[in-house]
Amino acid sequence: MEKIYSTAKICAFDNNSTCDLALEPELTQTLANSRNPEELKHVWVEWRNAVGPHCRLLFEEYVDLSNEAARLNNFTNTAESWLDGYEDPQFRQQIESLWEQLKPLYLQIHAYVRFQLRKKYGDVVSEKGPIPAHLLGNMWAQRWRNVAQFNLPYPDKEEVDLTAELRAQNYTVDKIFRTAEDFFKSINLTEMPQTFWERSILEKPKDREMVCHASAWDFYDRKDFRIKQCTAITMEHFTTAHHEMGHVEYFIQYKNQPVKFRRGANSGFHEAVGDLISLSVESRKHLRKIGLLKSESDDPENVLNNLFQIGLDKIVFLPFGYLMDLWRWDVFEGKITPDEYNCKWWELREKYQGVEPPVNRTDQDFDPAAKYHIIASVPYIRYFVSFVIQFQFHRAVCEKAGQYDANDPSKPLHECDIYQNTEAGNALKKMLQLGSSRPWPDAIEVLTGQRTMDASALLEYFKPLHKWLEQENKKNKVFIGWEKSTKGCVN
Ligand SMILES: C[C@H](NC(=O)O)C(=O)O
Ligand SMILES: [Zn+2]
Repeated sequence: MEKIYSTAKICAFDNNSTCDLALEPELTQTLANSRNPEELKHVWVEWRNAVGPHCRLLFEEYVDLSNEAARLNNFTNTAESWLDGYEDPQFRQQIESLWEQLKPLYLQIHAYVRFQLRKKYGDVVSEKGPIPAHLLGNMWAQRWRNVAQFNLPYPDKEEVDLTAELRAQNYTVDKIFRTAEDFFKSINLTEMPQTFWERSILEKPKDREMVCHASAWDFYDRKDFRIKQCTAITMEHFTTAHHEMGHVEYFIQYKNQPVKFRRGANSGFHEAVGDLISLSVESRKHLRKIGLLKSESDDPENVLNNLFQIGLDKIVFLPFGYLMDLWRWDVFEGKITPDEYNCKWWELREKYQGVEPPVNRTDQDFDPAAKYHIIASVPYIRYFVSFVIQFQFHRAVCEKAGQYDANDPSKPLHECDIYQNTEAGNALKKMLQLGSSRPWPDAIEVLTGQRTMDASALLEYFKPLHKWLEQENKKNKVFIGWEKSTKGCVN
C-alpha cells in the first residue's frame, strides 16, 4: 500500500497529457493555492481514484493480518494493542471528554469559515450544511491555514504569510532546518550531530521514488538520528521541520535510557515536542525576532489575525485527529465491515468534522487510503493527544520563562515565546530525558504539575479568538453546526 501511495500520479486539470503529478509537492501545492473549485475537485477526486481502489483489498488483508498479530501478542485485536501504550483503561473515555470540551470552539471556527467560504465561492458552499472538503486548502481538510487570506477576522490588517517571506528571503531547505536547530539550542537543548546533516534526506530525490511523508528516525546507537522529508519552501514545511526535529530532540534526550525506555512517555508526547516549539516560533514577537515578520505593530487586530491563522491549524485539526482512529478502532473490532468501510468513513467525517465530499462517494471507493497513516498503519490518536498536551506543556514552559501569568493580562499565553530561555528548556529537558521509563502521568507531572490531559490550556490560548468568533457569528446570524449532507456516500 505504501508503494501505491508513494508512486501514485494523476493528470493535470487543464491538460491531460501531463500525468506525472504526485501528492508532494504538486497536489499539495494545488490544494493550498488554487482558488478554482473545479480544479480543486479534480485533484481531490483523482488522488482518491489513484490510491483508494488499488488499496482496498490489500487493506482488508492488512486488517486480518494485523488482528492475527495482535492476538498472538495476547491482545483481542489491533485496537487494543494500539491503545495499550496509554496505560489507562479509561483512555478512550478521556479522549471523548476532551473532545466534548473542545467541540464548542470547533463549531465556532467551522461556522465562521463556512460563512466566509460561501461569500467567496457562492452556493457550492451551503449555508447550513457541511463544508465541501476540497475547498479547505488541504488534501484531507485537516488544516485550513492555506485558506486564511480570505477568512481573516480583520481582512484589511496583516496576514502572516510565511511562505511568501521565506521565499522572499531565499530560504533554503538547509536554512529552514538550521533555524529550527537554532531554537532548540537557544533553550539549552542539543544541536543535531554532524551525521544528522550527512545522512538525513531533506529534499525529494530526483532519481528514485520515496515515501515523502515526513518522518524522524532513531537508529538506537545513541549517535545516528535522521529526518526524511521532501521539504518545500513553504510555511507548512517550516513547521514540519520543527515537528520532525522535535522527534530527534526527544531521541537525543532519552538516548542514555535502556533501549526499552527509548520511546515517548506515550506516543502523543513524541508528537508534541516539535509542535510545542512551533507555538513559540509562530508568535509575532518571535517571527519578528528572526526577521520573518517585518511589521512593527502588534495591534490587537494583527494579533487576533495571527491567532486565527494558528487556530486554522490547531483547532481545526482536533475532530480529524479523533475520527481517524474512531474509524480504525471500529474496523479492527469488526464493527465496521469491508462493505461499509467508505460510507462509515464519510459518516464520521460529517459527524465530527462537518465536511462533505465534493462529489458523491460509494462503497466502491476507499477514501481512507488517501491518507498516509491509514495505508502505512501509523496510529493517529497520538496527534489528538499531542494537540491537547502541547498547550499544557506550552503553559508550563511559558510560566517558567515568565512569559505567561494567568493573572496578568499583559502576558497572554498566545503571545509567549520561550526562545533563548534556558530555564524553560531545562524543565522540558527533565521530562524528555525520562523517555518511557515512567508512566506518562509521572512524565507530564514533572513539567506541568498535572497528571492528566487537560483541555484548559488550549482553551486559554485561544480564549480571545473564541470570544471574537462567538460575537462575529452572532452578528452575522450564522447557523452553528451543520445539517445532514446532501452529498455523502451511497452503499
Ligand atoms: C498530523 C500528522 N503529522 C505527522 O504525520 O507528522 C499528519 O501529517 O497527518
Ligand atoms: Zn510526528
